[in-house]
Order: sequence, then structure tokens, then C-alpha cells
Amino acid sequence: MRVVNVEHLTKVYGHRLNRVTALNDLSFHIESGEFVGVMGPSGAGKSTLLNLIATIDQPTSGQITVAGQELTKLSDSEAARYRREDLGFIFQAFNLLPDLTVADNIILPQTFVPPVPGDLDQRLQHFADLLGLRPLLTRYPEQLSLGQRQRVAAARAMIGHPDLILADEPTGSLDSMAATELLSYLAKLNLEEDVTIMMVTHDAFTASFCNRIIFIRDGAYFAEVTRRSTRQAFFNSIIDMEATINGGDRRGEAYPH
Ligand SMILES: Nc1ncnc2c1ncn2[C@@H]1O[C@H](COP(=O)(O)OP(=O)(O)OP(=O)(O)O)[C@@H](O)[C@H]1O
Repeated sequence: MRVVNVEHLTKVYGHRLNRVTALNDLSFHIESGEFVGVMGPSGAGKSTLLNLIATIDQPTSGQITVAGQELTKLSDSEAARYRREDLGFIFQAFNLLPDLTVADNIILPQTFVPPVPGDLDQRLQHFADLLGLRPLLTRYPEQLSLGQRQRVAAARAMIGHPDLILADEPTGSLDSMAATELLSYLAKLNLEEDVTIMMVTHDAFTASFCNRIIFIRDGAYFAEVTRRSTRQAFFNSIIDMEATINGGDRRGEAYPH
């Protein structure tokens, strides 16, 4: 099943004399259960794309369909429901509430709209187990490492069983060990929970945990790379494509061990 379908998406910012085409006739799709990375040089349009899929902004033309819903046709209240129920978000800044425990932070999105689902505690325990958070549920965010905080954000994104998780540089604030751990957890969630993930990243190592990378440049589709064997081989093909897209050569960059 197709979870995301982007067709001829164009976004122009500004007015007549000061126009920036952030996305330019971009088309691609993501199937259910995929873990897709979006890469491209600075200014390529990655954040714009995330904002449009999150319905934070509206396209100038073209269509985005997520889980069968054409986003431009949603009313404000339908868009709010879509963001709450169909999407999960993992950002570089974890956006945890400092006065709530880990458990309360995870279930927070589910408690905004009553009635609170009856199986919520069961789901909390399930995702706490999957993400190695069970012993931390009664702690507060400041009592956690940065990597643990991002795992809490991942559990919060998962708790409502969204159709799509949008991750924006989720490892940006983490050291390489915590980043590797988080990415292994995301890959596990993708595999075991069959959740579809779309992740924007600048980092080839982070991207190597995906199954497929879509490269965009100047707001348009440039190329894609699909993982066919080991993560290291995938990392190498990502580096090669980055060299091509940047017109330079970064081949030979070390794969972190
Ligand atoms: N609100 C805005 N008004 C005008 N131009 C904008 C706006 N937001 C983004 N842009 C422009 O649109 C283009 C795409 O920006 P976007 O932030 O989507 O790129 P990006 O790929 O996410 O870049 P980075 O990797 O640096 O975060 C850029 O040229 C940017 O300057």
C-alpha cells in the first residue's frame, strides 16, 4: 500500500519580485513499511517538504496524499486530526515537557482528546519495552541522557500507531554512540511494528539505516539509492550519490565502526 504519494509538488515562497522556488515539480512515493531517507544539499527543499507533509504549510501546486487523504482538501479541523492521529514526529530538539515523567510524556498526545484509550497503559509498556525505556518510566527528562530522551520522543511518536513517522535530523543532537543506538531502535520499530518512516538527514551514516534514500536538489527529484546488501555498502553508495549531487568528490569518507 502506498502511504505517501507526492505528485508534481511545487512550493514558491515570496512575491513577484522576490520569489524562491523551494520545491519544483517534485514527485515520489513511499510504500507502507518503508524507512525512507530524504537527502540533498542545503536549501534543496527538505524542510519545506516536511512542512507540507505535516500540513504546517500549503503547496503552491501539486498534490500530497498520505494514507489515502489528499492534504490540500483537508479542513483545518481535519488537518489537526490528521497531525494528531496519522502522523508521529521526531525532531532534533526532543520537545519533551520537563515537568512530566517519561511515561506521561509518552502518552501525552493520546490524552488531549477524551476518551483516553483503554489500552493506553498496555501500549505504553509495549513501546517502553521495545525502546529500552521500561526502567526509566518514572524519571523526568532532565534525568535522562540525550539518547534516552530521543528514545522517549520516538515512543511518543509511536504510541498512537501513526501511518507515518516524520523524523527531522533525529540524531542531530546526539553523539555517535547514542545516534547509532537510536537508529538501531528506529530500524527495529520499522521492522517489528511495520511503521513507515520518512527521515530528513544530512548525515550519510544516519541515512544508512534506511532502506531507500531519495535525493532532491533545487527542489526537484534528483535520484534515489536503495539498500541491496550490507549497511556499509549502502553507506558507500550514499556517499557516492552525495558526491554526484554536490558535483564534488567525497568518496573514501570513512564508515564509522
Ligand atoms: N519562509 C520562507 N520564505 C522564503 N524562502 C524560504 C522560506 N523557507 C524556505 N525558503 C527557501 O526555500 C529553499 C528551500 O529551503 P528548505 O529550508 O526547505 O531547504 P533544506 O533542504 O531544508 O535546507 P537545509 O538543509 O539547509 O535545512 C531555500 O532557498 C530557502 O531559502
